Amino acid sequence: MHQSRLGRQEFGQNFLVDTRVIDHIVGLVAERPGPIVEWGTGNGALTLGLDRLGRRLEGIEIDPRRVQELKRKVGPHVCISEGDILRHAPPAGAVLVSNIPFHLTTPILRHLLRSRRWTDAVLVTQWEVARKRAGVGGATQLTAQWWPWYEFALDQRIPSTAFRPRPSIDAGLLLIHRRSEPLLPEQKQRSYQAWVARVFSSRGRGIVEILRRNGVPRRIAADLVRRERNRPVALARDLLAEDWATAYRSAQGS
Ligand SMILES: C[S@@+](CC[C@H](N)C(=O)[O-])C[C@H]1O[C@@H](n2cnc3c(N)ncnc32)[C@H](O)[C@@H]1O
Repeated sequence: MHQSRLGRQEFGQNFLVDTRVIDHIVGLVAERPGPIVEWGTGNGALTLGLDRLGRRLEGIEIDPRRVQELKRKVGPHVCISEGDILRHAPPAGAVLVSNIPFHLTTPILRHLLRSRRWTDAVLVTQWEVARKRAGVGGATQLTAQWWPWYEFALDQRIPSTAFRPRPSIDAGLLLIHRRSEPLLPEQKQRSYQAWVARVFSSRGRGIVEILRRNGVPRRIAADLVRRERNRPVALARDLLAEDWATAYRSAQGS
């Protein structure tokens, strides 16, 4: 008992118990083709639902006791392995599913975005993380840095009552899709991401001045702001994916 409590905290084990939420997540995965990968299978709350889809499924879990228990419950097309999410590379075209251990949210998201082969991700994160990553109420630097290659969307809020033990805050469902036609070429990724970081840390009176200071011609910066008539664009966080790509290209002189 004492051991399992320790494991629960240490590994961020807040298991999903709300069957409506589980069915909804399974439904989202069913709509997305490709082999399924689940990071952090735990006691199988999601895995057993996903198993019913009859598709190839690879699960990764760090807690050896949970791995052994779950292996006995799943079908032949499901492979559960003991391992670390942060060392796992999802296969080509995969749909990645995870109720992310909250204490590893940022390293897991970074690892996921840097992995190059999967296509879709269906993720349970803290509510604020899901909102911010999806760019609701303004994009963060991390979202802007990956937007040319991924689309982010907020699906829904998940109340804390859907988990055991119950966390102190609600969660959210974050959907990520790798763009089949990226807005910028892969070779530009490092240069673009460094440039976005500079824009976010620049001072200036409004976004036009900030973009100008980072190499964007005034005419193009003003044009980006004017284009969004229905949506005030005052700060870096107000720019959308296409705006970022256009601004970067113009700052590079292309
Ligand atoms: C929030 S629970 C989700 C469990 C289950 N999928 C569910 O939805 O009920 C996160 C799971 O990730 C596992 N975990 C934590 N850190 C991990 C890591 N670095 N690598 C693999 N699994 C990890 C935990 O042991 C736990 O089972």
